[in-house]
Formats: sequence, C-alpha cells, structure tokens
Amino acid sequence: MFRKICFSFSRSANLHSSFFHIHTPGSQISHRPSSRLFTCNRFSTSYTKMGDTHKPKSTIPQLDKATKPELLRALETSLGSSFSRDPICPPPNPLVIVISGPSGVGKDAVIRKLREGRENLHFVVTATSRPMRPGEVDGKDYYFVSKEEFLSMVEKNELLEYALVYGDYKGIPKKHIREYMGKGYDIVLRVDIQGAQTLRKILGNSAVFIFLVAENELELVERLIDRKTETAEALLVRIATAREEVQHAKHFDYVVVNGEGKLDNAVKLVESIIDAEKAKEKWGNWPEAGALAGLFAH
Ligand SMILES: Nc1ncnc2c1ncn2[C@@H]1O[C@H](COP(=O)(O)OP(=O)(O)OP(=O)(O)O)[C@@H](O)[C@H]1O
Repeated sequence: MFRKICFSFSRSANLHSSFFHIHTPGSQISHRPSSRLFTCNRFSTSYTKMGDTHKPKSTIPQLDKATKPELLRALETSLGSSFSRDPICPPPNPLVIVISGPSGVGKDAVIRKLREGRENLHFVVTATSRPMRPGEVDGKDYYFVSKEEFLSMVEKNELLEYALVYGDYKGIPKKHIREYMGKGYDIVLRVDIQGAQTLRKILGNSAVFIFLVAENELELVERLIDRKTETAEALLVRIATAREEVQHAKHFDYVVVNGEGKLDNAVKLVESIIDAEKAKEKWGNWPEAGALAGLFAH
C-alpha cells in the first residue's frame, strides 16, 4: 500500500526501481525510492501537526529530570509517532565515471591505483586490437583480441562505443556494466578523447567526465618516451594528437592534473570527485538512469 502511494507520486522512482531490480518485500520500507518519499512525508506530517496544534499531546520532562529513553518516549508521544531508524537519505545512485585524456597522461596508472584503493567500483575492461605491452594482463588491463575478433564484437552489437585509435581498435564491451550497476557498483570507463565524445552523446549528463592532463607538455612527452612502448613515428603522431586533444578539456566536467611524481594526488582528486558526485541530489535524474539501462543491454 505504502509503495503504491510513493510510486504514484513519482514516475521516475518507478523507472529506477525497475532498472536496478530493487525488490522491496512489505516490511523493508528502508529501500531507496520509497524511503526517500516516506521520510519527506513523515517530516511534512510532523511539521503540520506541530503547526496546527502548537501544544504537545503530553508533558515533556525537563532535560535534567529524565533519562534519555524517558525523554525519547515523551517526545514520541507528544509528536504522535515513534522515531524511525530508516535512513533519511537513500544510498547514492551508482555513478558512471568516464576517465579520458591524451596518450601517456596516466589514465591506466590512475585507474590501477583507484582499483587498489576503492571498493564498489567496477572497472570496465576495454577490448583492444593493439598488442599487449610488458606487464599487462589479458582480461585485467584489456581484453586483447585480434582485429577480426574485434570486428565480430562490433557486428554483434557487443560494444557501447568503439574507435580506431592510432591504428588499433578500442571499444567498451557492454557486458557486465548493467549487471554491476544493478548491484550498486560505480562504473569506471577508460576512453580516449574520441571515445569520450561518443560517450557524451550517448550518456549525456548521466555520467561524469574527467579529463586527465599532465602539468605541462614536456612532462607528457617525457612520460611517453620513458614508457618505451612506441616507435619514434608513433610517438610523433601521439604528441601531435595530444596538442589538439587538450583543446577538448573544456567539454569535460572535471580536469585533473596528473603531475610528475604526483600520481597519488591525482588519484585522491578523482576519488573526491566521485564522492562529491555521489553526494549530489540525483532524485530528478531517474529517467536518465532508466534510459541508461537500455544502452547497456545487449
Ligand atoms: N604522475 C605520474 N608521474 C610520473 N609518471 C607517471 C605518472 N602517471 C603515469 N606515469 C607513467 O607515465 C606513463 C604513461 O602512463 P599510462 O600508460 O597510464 O598512460 P595512458 O594515459 O594510459 O596512455 P595510453 O592512452 O597511451 O594507453 C607510464 O609509464 C606511467 O607509469
């Protein structure tokens, strides 16, 4: 009965509930959509009552003359209802975080550190047709596939987005995203600038877009040289491209500087962004969340 009333108030709450498959057996009114409305109703009811009557229904003892339980009981009696332990705010919505930036800026390095230090994050493993670099693990850093295998994934509509980056394909498999969001995990996507542009078109403001930059150009170039993964020609292309790519920073929600030797600072900043975004009121955005579900479905 209670859930019915709540959902008739908000179509978006319905979307959310079906998207994340939240089952709320009768007694568990502490689940998200209903508890939020429940809390609001409770507060407004209490205020109305207080405003209407202006006088308590029972005498409240002086604070120094009664124990805490006695005071609580007296206050409850006076207000006409007991104090609830239901959460006032529902747990935050799962967040989609897109991390992008020029080649060599440290996207993988930041994500590796985030992975070590933060729970409830699901890192979507990108599929790529590029060769494995030393130290990389198939299925953990990337899914390393042949060009033919990659194109077959495209054909089967298994990728959320894909692009040809420096002669190799890179794409985001949809597999697992919806499943992990349903479990309440935040989702981290790692994409190049082209990929971020495509994702912005697909996800709009439903995701948080973070642009990583080095402190200066020389730093970025040195990092690429030190990584020793590119030929001289490939290095030139990446650096020339990076010069253009930094112009796109303004289209992102946040810019994080990954300064030389300051990887931990950059990771902390990314974590703060995630925390702040999760604390934002998302109640009005549920239709977008519902729309997201379709995008991650096969
Ligand atoms: N803050 C930092 N200080 C010094 N070196 C760093 C820092 N962040 C990353 N690096 C190093 O810079 C190199 C490039 O980093 P990484 O491979 O993570 O970049 P990327 O953005 O993922 O590049 P690509 O898009 O080409 O895959 C790596 O050798 C990494 O260890």
